[in-house]
Amino acid sequence: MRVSTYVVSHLEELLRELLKFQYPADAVVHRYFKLNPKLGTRERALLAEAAYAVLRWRTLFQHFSDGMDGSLRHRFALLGLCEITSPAAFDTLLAGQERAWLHRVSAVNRDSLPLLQQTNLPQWLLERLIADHGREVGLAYARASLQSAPLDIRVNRMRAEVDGVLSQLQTAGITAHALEWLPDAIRIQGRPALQKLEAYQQGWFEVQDAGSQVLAHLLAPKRGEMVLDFCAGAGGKTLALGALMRSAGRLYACDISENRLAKLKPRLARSGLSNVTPIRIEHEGDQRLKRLAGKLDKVLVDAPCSGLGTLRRNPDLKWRQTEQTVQEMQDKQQRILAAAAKLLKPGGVLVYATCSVLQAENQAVVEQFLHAHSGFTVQPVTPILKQQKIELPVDDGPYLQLWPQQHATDAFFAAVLQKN
Ligand SMILES: C[S@@+](CC[C@H](N)C(=O)[O-])C[C@H]1O[C@@H](n2cnc3c(N)ncnc32)[C@H](O)[C@@H]1O
Repeated sequence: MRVSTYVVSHLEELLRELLKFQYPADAVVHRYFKLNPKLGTRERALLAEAAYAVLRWRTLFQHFSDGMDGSLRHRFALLGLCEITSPAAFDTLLAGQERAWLHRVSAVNRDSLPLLQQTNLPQWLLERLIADHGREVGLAYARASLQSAPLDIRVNRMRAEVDGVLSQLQTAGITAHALEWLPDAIRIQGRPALQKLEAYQQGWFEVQDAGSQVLAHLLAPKRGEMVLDFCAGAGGKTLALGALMRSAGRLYACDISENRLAKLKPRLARSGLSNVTPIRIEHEGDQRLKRLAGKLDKVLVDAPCSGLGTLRRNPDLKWRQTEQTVQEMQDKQQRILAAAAKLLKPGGVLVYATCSVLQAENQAVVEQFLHAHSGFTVQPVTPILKQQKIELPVDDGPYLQLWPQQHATDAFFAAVLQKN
């Protein structure tokens, strides 16, 4: 594949917006494509992938660009495109010195570089990762987060079976396999446009990371129960919970964001679930929740968080989050967890989950909660996973910690809390 000046200059323009880190990267890319309707499908894919490579490898690319002429954005554009193609892709485009530079930096052994250039994390985050998880695990996560994430789907058992979905995918020329350790999960090869498939439109499956699917299983909702998804967003986990309940019982989907809840609607329509009630709330202490106090069997708190466990998908987050935003998240998480706990009936179970890798948003929140709520105990996750037929190697501790380097999922944390 050859790289053209047209693509390089578009990438420079896209990076001008992305590197301001004002908005989430996916929103910036989406907007750029909307403003440039003449870009073809292949060009869009190339630009998006190269832009994400720049976000992933920013520290290293900065190091490679030191002492070179021209704008940093131009260097980044070349390095981003080279990362997803090869130096040879530029051979007709670049003149001698620049071409030699690209060949030279591409050959650098990255493992021999200082840690900040190897991991491409900001210093504060690298230090926190190592302090929280130890050097081996912290660095393994940092390295794994430089890869792109696989594409997983969850088969909606209200509408289809795993074999049926696999055969539809095969007919469409899509390579995929069932994840043997997780019921109803399929991993897709590459990034085909799944939304166009009839099977998707008929609600046979939803796109959902395997780790996110595990969290729904951890709550283990049953038919006929009263269940509430406190931070439902666009409903990824709500739909998984509803399917596990076989649409029997009641499932409330709450969120403060009207926009996100609106995205749940078409998904619900496709899903065939009839037991879901979306509730838009102003904040965690909203009056609309008061009538449910003490009535629920199960509550999921998929808390708003830094998202630092999803760096494979959202590499911009490592540059957009700071120690201060993490602190603000922690305060919010504590308030939400305390409010959600009030909804449980005696014996009820709450799962507190995040896609963060920082103890401040995970263990610290749970431990502060337990300190203030002596009527709650932590339930170990291993027996629950076993009961749910999830064969996943997890640490013996009371909490669930999923890692891309160990489980090939996003990094998720979860704690199961029971009201005595
Ligand atoms: C991690 S996302 C949820 C993702 C969703 N559960 C899913 O599986 O697709 C966190 C959600 O919390 C919502 N949120 C933020 N503050 C909240 C609050 N005080 N009460 C309820 N939801 C809140 C956000 O709008 C966001 O949708």
